[in-house]
Amino acid sequence: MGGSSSKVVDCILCLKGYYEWKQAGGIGVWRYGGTVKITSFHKEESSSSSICSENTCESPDDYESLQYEQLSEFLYLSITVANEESKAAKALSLLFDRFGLHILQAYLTERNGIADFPLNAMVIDTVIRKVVKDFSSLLVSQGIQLGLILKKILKNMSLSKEDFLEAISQYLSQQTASACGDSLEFCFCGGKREIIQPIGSLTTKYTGLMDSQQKQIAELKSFFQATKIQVKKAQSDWEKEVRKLENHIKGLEVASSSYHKVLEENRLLYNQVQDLKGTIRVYCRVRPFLSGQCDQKSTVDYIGENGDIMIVNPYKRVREARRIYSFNKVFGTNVTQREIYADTQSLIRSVLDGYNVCIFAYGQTGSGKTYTMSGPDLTAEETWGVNYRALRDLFQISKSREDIIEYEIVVQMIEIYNEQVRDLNNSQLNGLNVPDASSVPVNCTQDVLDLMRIGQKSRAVGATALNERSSRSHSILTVHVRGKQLQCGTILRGCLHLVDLAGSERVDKSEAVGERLREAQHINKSLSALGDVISALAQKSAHIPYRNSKLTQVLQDSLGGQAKTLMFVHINPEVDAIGETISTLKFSERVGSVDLGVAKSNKETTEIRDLKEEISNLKLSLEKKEAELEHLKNSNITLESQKARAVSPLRMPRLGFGATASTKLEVVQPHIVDRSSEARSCSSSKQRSGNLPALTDKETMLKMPPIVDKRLQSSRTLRSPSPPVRSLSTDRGAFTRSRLKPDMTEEPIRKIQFPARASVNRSAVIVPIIPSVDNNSKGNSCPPAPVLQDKISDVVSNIQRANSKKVHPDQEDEPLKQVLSVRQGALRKSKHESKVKSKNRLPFRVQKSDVTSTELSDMDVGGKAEAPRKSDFSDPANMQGFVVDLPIHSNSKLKNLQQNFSRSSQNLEPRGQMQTAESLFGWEA
Ligand SMILES: Nc1ncnc2c1ncn2[C@@H]1O[C@H](COP(=O)(O)OP(=O)(O)OP(=O)(O)O)[C@@H](O)[C@H]1O
Repeated sequence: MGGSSSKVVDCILCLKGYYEWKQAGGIGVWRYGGTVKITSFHKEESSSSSICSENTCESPDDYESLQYEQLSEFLYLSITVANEESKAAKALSLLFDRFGLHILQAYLTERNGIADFPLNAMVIDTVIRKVVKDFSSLLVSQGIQLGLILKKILKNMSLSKEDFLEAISQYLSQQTASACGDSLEFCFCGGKREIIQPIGSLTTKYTGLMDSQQKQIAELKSFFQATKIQVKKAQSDWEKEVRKLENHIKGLEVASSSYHKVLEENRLLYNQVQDLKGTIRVYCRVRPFLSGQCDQKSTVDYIGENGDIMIVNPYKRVREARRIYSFNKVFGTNVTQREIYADTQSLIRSVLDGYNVCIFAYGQTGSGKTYTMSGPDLTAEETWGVNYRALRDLFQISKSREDIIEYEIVVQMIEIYNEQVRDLNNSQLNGLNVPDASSVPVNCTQDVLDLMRIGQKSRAVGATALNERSSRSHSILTVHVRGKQLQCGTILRGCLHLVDLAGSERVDKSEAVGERLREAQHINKSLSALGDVISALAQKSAHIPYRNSKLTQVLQDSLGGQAKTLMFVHINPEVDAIGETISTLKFSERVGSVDLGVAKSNKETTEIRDLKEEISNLKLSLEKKEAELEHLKNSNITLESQKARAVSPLRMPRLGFGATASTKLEVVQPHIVDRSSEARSCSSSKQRSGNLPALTDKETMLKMPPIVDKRLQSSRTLRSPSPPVRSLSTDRGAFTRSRLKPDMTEEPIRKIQFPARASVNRSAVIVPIIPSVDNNSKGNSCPPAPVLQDKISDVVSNIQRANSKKVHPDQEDEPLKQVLSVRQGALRKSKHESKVKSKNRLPFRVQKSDVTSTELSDMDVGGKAEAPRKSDFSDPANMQGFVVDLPIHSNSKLKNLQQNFSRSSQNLEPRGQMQTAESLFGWEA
């Protein structure tokens, strides 16, 4: 270390000497007494001057390395010294600052003769690396030194390490704060260093800043508090509002539930009003576009909730293009099968309550009738149509009532194809013109489904340009329900017709030819007949043309009777179909305006049944008594007066059917009774009741031989309440029931004695058979006529009392109504008729009791009426064994006949002139 110190001192002295020499303006080589010689930095001397060691330098390179070593050593020693003593270190650093580079530069200038030392990257890098290295080691050693010093200080001051650290941290935080102030100042002055204020002013500024910030913070705090209060207030307000809303919602809920109740009530009331008015309910359904037609324009512009539908006709001018049609309900394209059926449910319940219901689908071909009635897929329950749903409900409701009512349900499926009725449930019968369709008893929905499957398969369908599976027939599914109330024995008879009409079509559009064309013509004809019926009903015409087609005959009970009727009208939204759409809607609106009259329940209590029985017994007694009285009267009439009268077909030989027309005739009370009207209690058509005079109970005193009455009774029990299928085959509607009474002022009519074997065909008109009057009748124990009449009146009033639920005034008369059954259709061109014509044609239609049902159905039911001819009665033998059926026509003379008969029937003891057949039928003229 001693050697080193002397070297350091040497070095310093050398450098000092060189400095002073230089200050004194020394030129050339400065020599120091030691080993170092330094050349002057002047240019002119640089070539000759050099630093060399006198004893060590052999070559310039050696000299250079020696110089460098010496310098390095010098620097190193200086630093080392500085390490040891701070004074020395200070001196060294000063030396380095002041002279380091200069020395280096001087050396290099001397070496290369360059005045300005090129401080290139390499040189600087070398120097800096060296310096960094040296300073690092210096810092390390200083750190060690500092540690030692601190230890000493801590020892001397007896300070704990923690206190010391705290003091240090305080100091550091102070320093940091001032540094922050600096940086803040720097920030405020936009980074311009020159604006930075001295620390004192910085502190004031900082304090001001702090103050303002604190102010801001305070403001913010107060604002926050205010906001907090506001929020709290808003919150409580909200809570209040929420509570209010809750109450309001609760109120709304109550209101909405009561609104729904009211709606439901309204619906019920509406239905009741409909029932009371007896209008046909019309629901309209719009078919959606089929796949591949989605981008087409629809003719349906708007569907209202109140049953309005607006149709736009693109072929008309804007002003006239739109028209609204109103129905009970309109279903849009996205309505499900379930929704379609929902409103129909109440009608199904009615069937089980003894009402007649008819639901039918109408619309042009391809508009979705079959879709609505049957549904597209039988296997998927959600797509089931009205038919299946109705029957399912029918069974469900009947099951739910099984403790109180025992139901029997039978189903018939027929179709009207080309004006022929076909039984769809019995294909063995060639499917043609089956007069009495098979009635199949069913116990559950599955039975019906099976039956329907058979029916669907048998149904006539064909492909047309408008519908690839077009129904070519009207299909009618009829469900007969008979319920017996277990407790009281009351019988309920209901009947449900589910009709899927064939669609109307324009043959040019459907491109029908051949068989298809013939079908289309039949379909269109029957639909136009339906249109005529509807229009006659809407206008309340006296004559309703039911007989113009089989379809209208089938629907007669539903359209004209007191049934509940619902029509689903279908429309196709395509622009192409606008013509058909409009005509369909117009027709349907008219249907909706038809009043059918109050629907009647077919209810028959045991009391009523007993009373009816009593009535019929009394009637029989009365008839006997009447015959007796007449016989007595007849005995007073002279033969001359009888001869003076023209031979009348009504004056039939008394002695049997072998006699000629000139044979003695009996006075007859021509009460021709149709008891079958009683049996068909379920539907009394408007037309019938409308055309005939209303009968009072007293007017309905009947003369009926026991055999007839018995048969009638049996037929009554056999018949279903309103089988339209049968009505078709049996020509039910063909007869107008009436009761003819002879004029009181005229002489009693002579009675024709009809054979006692006259039998009753349930479809034929009842024979006016009058029991023969002989002496034996005198011994009859029957009470006198006035007594019987009184008794009957009593019974009638009993019935009225018993029937406390008066539905319709007609109903009271119903059991007593004995009307003369007359033929409206008259004598026809049928085979059967030509046979009759070929013989001596009878003025009254004669039907054999054993006429086959096929023959009956063959009888034409339309056409014009003909008045009977006198000659028809020329051979009374023709009447033997037949049931007589009077053809009454629109002919006014026949009206007279009715009136006359009606008058005479009021008087049990005929007075005045005897009414002859000539006068009755107008043959006298
Ligand atoms: N509401 C509906 N939703 C979806 N498709 C329907 C709807 N209504 C009808 N269709 C479809 O339209 C086509 C014709 O329907 P549908 O056979 O029921 O008509 P239609 O009126 O009975 O015809 P037609 O009188 O010729 O027998 C069928 O392919 C049917 O699936």
